[in-house]
Amino acid sequence: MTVFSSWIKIKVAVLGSEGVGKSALIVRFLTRRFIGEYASSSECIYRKRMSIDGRQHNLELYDPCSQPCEGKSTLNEQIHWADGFVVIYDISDRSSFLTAKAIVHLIRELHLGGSKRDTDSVIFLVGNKQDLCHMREVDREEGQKLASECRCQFYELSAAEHYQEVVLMFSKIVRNASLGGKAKERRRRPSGSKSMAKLINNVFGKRRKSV
Ligand SMILES: Nc1nc2c(ncn2[C@@H]2O[C@H](COP(=O)(O)OP(=O)(O)OP(=O)(O)O)[C@@H](O)[C@H]2O)c(=O)[nH]1
Repeated sequence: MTVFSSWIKIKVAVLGSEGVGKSALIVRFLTRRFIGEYASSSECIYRKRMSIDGRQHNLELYDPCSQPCEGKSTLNEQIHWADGFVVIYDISDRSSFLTAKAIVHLIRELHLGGSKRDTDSVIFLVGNKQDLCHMREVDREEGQKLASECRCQFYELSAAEHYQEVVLMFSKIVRNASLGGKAKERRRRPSGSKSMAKLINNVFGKRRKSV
């Protein structure tokens, strides 16, 4: 967390395996819309100003790119950069849950071993695509168990069907990161920054796919 005059800067990395809905959740949060297919060939950081509990926050949301791309940051770099983490899996894809589990363990490990204190790391574990519960491969209880073992907050959501819940989840992680974050030094951050204009280009620049 970095404080610039009255603005508090919060950096949140949205992590998870390919196709779990990272971009869909971010786009839902930023634009209210669910976009079936999102064109993105590079990692990027979205910025949003938010007022929470009367305090102004400059949120930076990092959306990684699953494809190989130029200047791609490593997972370790992403973890060192962020104040908070939204780790996503797809409830209809067990392998994505195993990846999320590995990511959560890595965050805990790196934050324990590094300069950040363990209490600084704010992790939200999110089972996305709740609308696909007829194809469910990961029980809600499994997600809850992993979250409580690793001291994460747990959510099951659907980027396709939920808006308020998605906004609440992102608002809560900003609030928690702002209360719990202690690291004030500038850390190396993943390359790539994206404006709302670029986001809109991506949103409208690709054919939609029905879900
Ligand atoms: N049914 C359903 N489909 C979803 C949901 N969220 C995302 N999807 C679909 O899942 C696919 C992948 O979504 P993305 O947002 O591109 O996933 P991602 O994690 O950003 O993917 P990468 O950038 O490739 O890592 C797309 O076809 C989305 O339409 C959801 O809540 N429900």
